[in-house]
Amino acid sequence: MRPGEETDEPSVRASEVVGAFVSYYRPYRALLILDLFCASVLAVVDLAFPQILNFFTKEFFLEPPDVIVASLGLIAVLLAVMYAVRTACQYFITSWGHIMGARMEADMRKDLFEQYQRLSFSYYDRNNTGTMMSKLVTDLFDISELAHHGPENLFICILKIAGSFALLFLVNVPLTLIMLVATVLMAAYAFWRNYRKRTIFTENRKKMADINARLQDSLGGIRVVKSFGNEGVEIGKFDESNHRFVDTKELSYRFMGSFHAVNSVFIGVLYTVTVVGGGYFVAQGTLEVTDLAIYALYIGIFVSPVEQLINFTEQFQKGYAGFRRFMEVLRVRPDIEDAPDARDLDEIEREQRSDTVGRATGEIRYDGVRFSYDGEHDVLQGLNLHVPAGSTVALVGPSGGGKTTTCSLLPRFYDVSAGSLSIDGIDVRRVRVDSLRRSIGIVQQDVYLFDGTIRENIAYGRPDASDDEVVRAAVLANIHDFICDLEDGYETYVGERGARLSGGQKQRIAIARIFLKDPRILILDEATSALDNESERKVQKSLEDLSRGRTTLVIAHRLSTIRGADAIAVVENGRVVEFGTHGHLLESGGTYARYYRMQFGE
Ligand SMILES: Nc1ncnc2c1ncn2[C@@H]1O[C@H](COP(=O)(O)OP(=O)(O)OP(=O)(O)O)[C@@H](O)[C@H]1O
Repeated sequence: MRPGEETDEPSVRASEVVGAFVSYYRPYRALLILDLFCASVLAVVDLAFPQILNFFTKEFFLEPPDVIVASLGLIAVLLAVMYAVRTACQYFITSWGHIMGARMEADMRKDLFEQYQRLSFSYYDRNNTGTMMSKLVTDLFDISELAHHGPENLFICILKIAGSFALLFLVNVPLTLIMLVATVLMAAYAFWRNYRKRTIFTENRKKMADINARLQDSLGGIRVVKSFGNEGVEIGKFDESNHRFVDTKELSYRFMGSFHAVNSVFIGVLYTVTVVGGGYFVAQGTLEVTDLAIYALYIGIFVSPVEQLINFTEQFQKGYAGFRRFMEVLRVRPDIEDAPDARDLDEIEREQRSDTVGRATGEIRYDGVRFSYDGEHDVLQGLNLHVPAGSTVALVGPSGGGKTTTCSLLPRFYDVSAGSLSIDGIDVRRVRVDSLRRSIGIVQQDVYLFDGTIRENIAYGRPDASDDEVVRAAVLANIHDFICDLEDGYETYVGERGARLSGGQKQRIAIARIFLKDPRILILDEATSALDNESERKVQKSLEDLSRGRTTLVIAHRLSTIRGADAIAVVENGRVVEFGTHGHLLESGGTYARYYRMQFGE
């Protein structure tokens, strides 16, 4: 999967996009109604002014001068009140209208983030995190503008265009019919070009996502980049994405330029028709000069919403492109979901065995398990494995044999394609995913620490843990003394991904996390293979403490670390080909014995 490429998102119909978009207004109905009310006040005031002028020029200013002067004060007050109301409405639209848009954008961002948290591993296998972040941040940016300005602009425009057309008809019918034809042509052109605009904006989004993906990839792997001295290579790759983005941006600006140019020709035509046609009708004696002046004022009022409408189509296409991409992600159904009748693991076990109070034993059984990542090639080919409750079974075997995959099926990161996988006799697919994952603790070689304090990172194992419990977990993981020696103790910042700590220290913090979580089942995935002897000894001790009394699956390449396991399973080509204790397997002289001799040179 290349950065920026997208895969398995279902396409969404236009009506669904609009329907979903409208649904985000639901919590803000009152704000929207007020916004539209203010917009209509604005439109009415703008339309009223030429009418008022019409009244003054044709009637009021023909009154005797002393009557006019005596009324000017009142007129000033009335006009001031009218414009004060307009200003208040404008203020509401600008402030609260934007606030409504921002809140809707926040709601959408929350929904998208929640969906990202729900999506299964398989989605993350196929999609780039940079692209996903781009959707969360950049794509939703224009949506806020559309959410706010969309209905209000549309409303003001329709009101103003309809109102000014009605008033134009009142002034002169033939001239207005010519205007109508010009306007219809203009609208037809705008709609015709719209589709092209949408594809250009979608392309812009994709290229932006591509840049984010590159950025994420390059900065995330900055240590590797620097260790290879490959800064130049990364800059080259980034430049490529950056140029591709600018190319599509340029295309969109060129397109917008020509689009606006054609529209300004149309507007020029409207004014020309007003002057030439109006002049003709004045000469014919069918139009008064003052009416022509009022007519020109209405054309001004009419042209501004038409321009606004054109800008709106642009805003709409940008927002639509972003919202559509957003919807496509929301429509992805996670591969792993709770079955309708799924239940809590503890709860089922309590019912099944009345003698087991709360805590179950954690026996694991793989029965003829088959699994494939891509639906074509089976990585596991009928794997059978039994791990008695409380025992430790080590998985060994050649690289790519399927050890990690075997372990990933237990917490349902993926589901088996055939066969069954059960804990204490209960198929994991009948268990609620959160309760299943609460029962399993995983320590991997590549520890992920969050950018926060040591205390926060340990407490991640159980967010409601007290400070005392965090300290107890650190003591059990043999990391407490080290933490106490630090200047800021448990409040020490670990840096991004724990960059300020050594591999062994990170590993023991991860182990403390699991002590706090206190799961009944453990998966140790080559947890010590990246450490030097001294760190390995300390971590190994912590791991032994951790696995005491818990059912444990260990993946290890260094066979020295698993000699004490209750049993060893050799996994090859997606099957368990040998199973037994260390001594038993050595005696039988099979694959394990060969590995062992290779590693220890015996
Ligand atoms: N997320 C994935 N998507 C597609 N294929 C995968 C994925 N993870 C692993 N594989 C493939 O599945 C096979 C088994 O991999 P797995 O990681 O389970 O082996 P392993 O025995 O743990 O190997 P190692 O000892 O090298 O870690 C490999 O051929 C690998 O390429």
